[in-house]
Amino acid sequence: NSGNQTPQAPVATTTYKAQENKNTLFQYSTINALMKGQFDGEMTLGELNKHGDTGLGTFNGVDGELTQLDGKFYRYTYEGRMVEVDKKELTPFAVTTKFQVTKTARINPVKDMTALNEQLTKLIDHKNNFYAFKIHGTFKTLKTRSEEKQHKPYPTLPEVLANQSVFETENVTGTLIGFYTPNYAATLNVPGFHYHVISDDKTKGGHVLNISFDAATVQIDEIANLEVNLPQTHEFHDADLTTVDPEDVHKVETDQK
Ligand SMILES: C[C@@H](O)[C@](C)(O)C(=O)O
Ligand SMILES: [Zn+2]
Repeated sequence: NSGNQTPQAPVATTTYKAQENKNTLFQYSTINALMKGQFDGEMTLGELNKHGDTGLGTFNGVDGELTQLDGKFYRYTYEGRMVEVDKKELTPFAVTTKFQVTKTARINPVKDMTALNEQLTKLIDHKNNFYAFKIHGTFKTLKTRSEEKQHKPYPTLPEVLANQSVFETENVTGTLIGFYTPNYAATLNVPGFHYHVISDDKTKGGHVLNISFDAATVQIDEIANLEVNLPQTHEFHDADLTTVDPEDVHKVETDQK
């Protein structure tokens, strides 16, 4: 070494652990915007379908409950009918993912939604990640809701759901689709668990208020990526999305007997 060489710059040795979990939860708009009455979105179901094959949400005007299963979209109507929906329809709020099973588990008999949430919580490895769930089974009891199409000037979501229609059925074989959102993301999506359901014969479903079933197998999809597509409507641009109380979200999402 002639002694006049500049010392080698240290080579970065940190090895960044590659992001192994590529699963992404895609949502259009936010739960706070929906709560405030932002009921007209610009995203078609066809566009949404590019981001996922399994999901839930609603349609413009909050015209019934949206369930997406195997890349097809269904509306559970205010009157309690399940109809497949054309992919040209628009949504003001929807959540979807390309469902990837990261874990399956047997869960014990469930007497109500609280018990289901408790069992699924035990299966959540990382409470700050998002999760999607699929449970195919026969639901001993099933309580769901839907709501009527609204017209401008739109009310708030709680005002719409004060007149929701509620359906109670028994021995329904179908697929429960659920999402878990950490509480820190409560302004974006429904904190905790949010389930929609569709029967195999595509006649029953909707937003799940309560459920019971014997032992079942749950497919779990742990999700470490979130993509939020924000509506570019002037109503969204002008909305004040900071004044929604997560407790009010919880009230409209659960069974207020
Ligand atoms: C239409 C609503 O009931 C929705 C999006 O399903 C929900 O907030 O649960
Ligand atoms: Zn819902």
